[in-house]
Parts: sequence; structure tokens; C-alpha cells
Amino acid sequence: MPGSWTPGRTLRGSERPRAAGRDDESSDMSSTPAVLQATDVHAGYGGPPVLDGVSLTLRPGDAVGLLGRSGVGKSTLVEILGGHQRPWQGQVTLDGVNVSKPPLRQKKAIKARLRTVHQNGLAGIDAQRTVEKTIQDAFTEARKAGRSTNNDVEAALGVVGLPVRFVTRTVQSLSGGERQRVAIARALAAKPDLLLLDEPLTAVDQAMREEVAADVRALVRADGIGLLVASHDVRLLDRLTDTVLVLAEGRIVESGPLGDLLRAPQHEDTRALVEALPDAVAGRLR
Ligand SMILES: Nc1ncnc2c1ncn2[C@@H]1O[C@H](COP(=O)(O)OP(=O)(O)OP(=O)(O)O)[C@@H](O)[C@H]1O
Repeated sequence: MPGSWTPGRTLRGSERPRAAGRDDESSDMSSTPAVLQATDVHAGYGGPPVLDGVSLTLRPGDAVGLLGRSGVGKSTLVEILGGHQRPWQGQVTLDGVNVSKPPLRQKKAIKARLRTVHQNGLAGIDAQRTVEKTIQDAFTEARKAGRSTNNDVEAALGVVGLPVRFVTRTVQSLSGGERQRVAIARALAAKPDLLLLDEPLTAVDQAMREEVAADVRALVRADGIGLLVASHDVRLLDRLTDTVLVLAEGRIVESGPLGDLLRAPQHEDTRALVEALPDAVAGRLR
């Protein structure tokens, strides 16, 4: 299907998917059940479509980046994948259940398995609550959904580089970057199967961003959580993901390991993103 992507396959500047030299792996992967499946998603806001036929599959253990120029529709896609916004056409399912209108009895399970950290890191968080309560709420929610958690607030904060003294602070009192990190800690504390991060560390300085990204990646890998990260920061995608999808013109126009995309970008948007990188960064990532 044009614009579709599954792990082990790649789109390189062409509308047609083709194998990425990992056919043996992709056939293995296709034998495991699909987890999050977006099929021919079209969406927008009344004008021309923002998404014009996006299909992708995300499974536990995947680490996928969603790269694209500002305003191309990354957040729109994340919101739709997380079930927070309905597509005009097409659908997103989690093990066959439509995430944007799950049956009432499956709502909690879907929420527990699939977490989103929105671009506005505070969405869904009570800013008046303390950091400790915010993380504990995630443990409680997860337990109610039948998932086991370690109930260790200090460890949850440690993954995002926040010291334990933050526990008594209200979320409201934190800096933008600290709030973003609490939002990630809260999502990870809930032990989801899949985690969607939308521009997760924009308010955090570059050195801390890379450090937190490395720790989050290690935890996600250890727990087998499937990760999708939308960002135009290729350095962040390098730290967090194995494969990157490029979104342009409402579709996934190319995909592959970040180094390959940087070495030989096929789409003009990918080329523009690469050209905007400082030489030293581009050289290191290629
Ligand atoms: N609520 C809305 N009403 C109307 N247009 C919207 C709305 N939300 C987003 N858009 C438009 O849809 C397009 C895609 O927006 P989106 O936020 O998904 O892009 P993005 O790739 O995440 O951008 P950025 O990297 O700047 O965050 C943009 O042109 C945006 O102006």
C-alpha cells in the first residue's frame, strides 16, 4: 500500500514500499501479532488534508522516529495513533480494537497499554499535584489495569534525570523542561506496551536531552516497550530510535536507519533537514 511502513521494510523516495534487505527479519516479524496498526489514515482540520494515506505498524520492541518539517502533521499523526483524535478516513487499531472509539469495557486497557506524551507535556496532568503524586497516580492506574509496577518514584524520576528532591514540588512550579521530563517519567511508570512521544524534550538543553534520551532508550529496550518519537531533532531521534520515517506531503515518503537517510536523502524535505544540520553533527550521525 502506498505510504505504508512496517518494521523491516523501508520506503526510499518512492511511493512503493520495498524490502530493505531485511526480508528474513521482516518475515519473522510478520508472524508476531500486529500491535498498533494505522491503515490508510487521512486527516485534517477542514482545509486540505494534513495526512493523506498513512499506514504503519508499531510493535513492542520497535523504536521508530517520525521526522518531518514543522507543520507537516507529526503531532496530528501522534494524536490519531494515540486515539486522541479521529481520522477522516482509515483507522488505527490496537490488537484489532479501534483506539479512537474503543468499546467501554476496553477503554482502560487501551489507555494502560498505549500512552502518549503530548507536545504540550502537561496535557492530562493536574499541575497542582506534587511530582510524587503524579507518578504514584500512574502506578495506581497501571495496577488497576492489571499491570505490575515497581512503585519506585525515585527510580521513575531517575530515568529522566530528576533528583528525588523534586517529589514535593507541584508540577506547576517546575520549569518547562522539568515538566516534560515528569510527563515522560509518568508515562513510563505506567509500564505501557507502546509509548508515543511528541517532541518530548524540546525545553531541555541539548546535553541533558541526549542524556535523558539515552536513559529512556535503555529502559524502553529493557522493558520491550514499543516507542514512536515525533521530532525534527535528528540528534534526539538518533539517541531514541532504530528506524526513522519521514513524513511529507501527508505521507511517509521514505524510511530507514537515520544514518542511511542522512547519507542519501531521497525526498526534498529530508534533504532540507539534512542541509540544516551543522556539519559536525551530520558527519557524526552519518
Ligand atoms: N486545531 C487545528 N486547527 C486547524 N489547523 C490545525 C490544527 N492543529 C494543527 N493544524 C494544522 O495542521 C498542520 C499540521 O500540524 P501538526 O501540529 O500536526 O504539525 P507538526 O508536524 O507536528 O508541526 P511542528 O513540528 O511545528 O510541531 C499545520 O499546518 C497546522 O497549522
